[in-house]
Amino acid sequence: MTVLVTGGAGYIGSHMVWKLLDAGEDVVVVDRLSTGFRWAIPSAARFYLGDAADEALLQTIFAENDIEAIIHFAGSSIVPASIEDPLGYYENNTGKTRTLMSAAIRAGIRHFVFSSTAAVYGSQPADEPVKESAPLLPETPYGQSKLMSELMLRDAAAAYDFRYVALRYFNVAGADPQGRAGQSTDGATHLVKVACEAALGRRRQVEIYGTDYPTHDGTGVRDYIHVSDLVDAHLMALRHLRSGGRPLVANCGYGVGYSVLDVLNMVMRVHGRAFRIHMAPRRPGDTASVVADATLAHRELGWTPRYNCMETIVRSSLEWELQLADRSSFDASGLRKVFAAPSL
Ligand SMILES: NC(=O)c1ccc[n+]([C@@H]2O[C@H](COP(=O)([O-])OP(=O)(O)OC[C@H]3O[C@@H](n4cnc5c(N)ncnc54)[C@H](O)[C@@H]3O)[C@@H](O)[C@H]2O)c1
Ligand SMILES: O=c1ccn([C@@H]2O[C@H](COP(=O)(O)OP(=O)(O)O[C@H]3O[C@H](CO)[C@@H](O)[C@H](O)[C@H]3O)[C@@H](O)[C@H]2O)c(=O)[nH]1
Repeated sequence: MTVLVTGGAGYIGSHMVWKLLDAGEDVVVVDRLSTGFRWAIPSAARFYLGDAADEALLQTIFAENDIEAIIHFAGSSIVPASIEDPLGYYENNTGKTRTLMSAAIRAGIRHFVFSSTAAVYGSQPADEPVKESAPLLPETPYGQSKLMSELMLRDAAAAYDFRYVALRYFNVAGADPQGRAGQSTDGATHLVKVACEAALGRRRQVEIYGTDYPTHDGTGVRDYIHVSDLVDAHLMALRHLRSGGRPLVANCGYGVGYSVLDVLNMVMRVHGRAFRIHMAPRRPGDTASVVADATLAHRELGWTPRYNCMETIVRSSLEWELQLADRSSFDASGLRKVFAAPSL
C-alpha cells in the first residue's frame, strides 16, 4: 500500500515525504516543479514529474503503484498573488483538485488528506481563537479556492465511497529538525523566511505591511505552526482514515498569536544581530489577526504538537537558510549548477 503525495517537492510536501518514510510508508510523489525542487524529494520516494491533474499521468501512477491514500499539497499558496491572478488560483487549487478527486474515486482510492487554510475564515473571525464552526467568509480568491475544494470533498464523501480530512493550516514555518528539508522557494513572501533571509544579509530589509491594525502593537498577528508538527497531523489524519474515522475538517495551529514585530524581534534575538525594517502600507488581502482553536485536531486525531515554541521555529528556519546556499547549487532537475545562488 502506497501513499501518493502531490506537491511533494514543495516546502510542506517534502517534510511530509520524509515523515512518511520515517514511519515506514511507501511513498510516490507527483509534482510539476513549479515552485518545488527535484532535490527536495528523498531518493526513497518514487517521483513522477508532471501535473497533479494530468489524467493520463494519474492513470500511469495508479497502474504502476498500489495507491491507497492521497495527500494533496499541490497548489498555489500566496494570498496577495491570488488577488492578481484569481482564475489561475481557482484553476490550480479548485479545478485541479476536482480532477484529482475524480480520478482517485474512479480508481477506488478512498482516503484523501487536503491542504486547506485559515484563509477560509476571512478577515473578521467572530471569536479568537477561531473554531472550525466559525463563519466561512474568505475575502481572497486564495481562501475561496480552498473553501470550494473543501465543499467538493464534503459532497463527494456524501455521495461516494470516499473519506477525507481537510486540515486548515495557520501560518506554517520552520524546518525539519534533522536539517533534511526546509522552505527553499526563491523570492518567498512568508514572514519568517523573509526575516531569516534579512538576518543573514540576503535581503536589504524587511517591510512591515501595516502598522495600524487593531492588534497589541498595530502589526498583523498570526498563529505560526512548525512544519514538523503540521506533517505529524497529516500522519495522524491518515491513521484516522485508515481506522474508519469520519470525514473531518480541522484547524492546525497552536492557539498563540505573534505580531509581525514579535516575529522580527525573535529573529533578531535568536540570530544575535539587528537588520533593517521599513514600515509599509497594508498588503492587499491581509487580515489583522487569525489564531487557531485546534481542539478538534487534538481530540479527533490525537495530535500533540512537539515544537510549539517560536524560538524553536526561528532557530530551525535560520539553520535551514544557512544550509540553503549549498542546496541552491542544485537546479530543479537535481543537477548541480555551476554557479552559487545569488544573494537576494
Ligand atoms: N505555507 C503555508 O503557510 C500554507 C498555509 C496553508 C495552506 N497551505 C497549502 O499547503 C500546500 C503546500 O504549500 P507549500 O507552502 O508547501 O507550497 P510550495 O509552493 O512550496 O509547494 C507546492 C508544491 O506543489 C507543486 N505544484 C503546484 N501546483 C501543482 C500542480 N498543479 N501539479 C503538480 N505539482 C504542483 C509545486 O511545484 C510545489 O512543489 C498548498 O496547497 C498551500 O495552499 C500552505
Ligand atoms: O515581508 C513581509 C511578509 C509578511 N508580512 C506580514 O506577516 C504576516 C504573515 O504573512 P505571510 O507570512 O505572507 O503569510 P499569510 O499571508 O498570513 O499567509 C500564509 O498563511 C496562510 C494561513 O494563515 C496560508 O493560507 C497561506 O498559504 C500562507 O502563505 C502578515 O501580517 C503580513 O502582512 C510582513 O509584514 N512583511
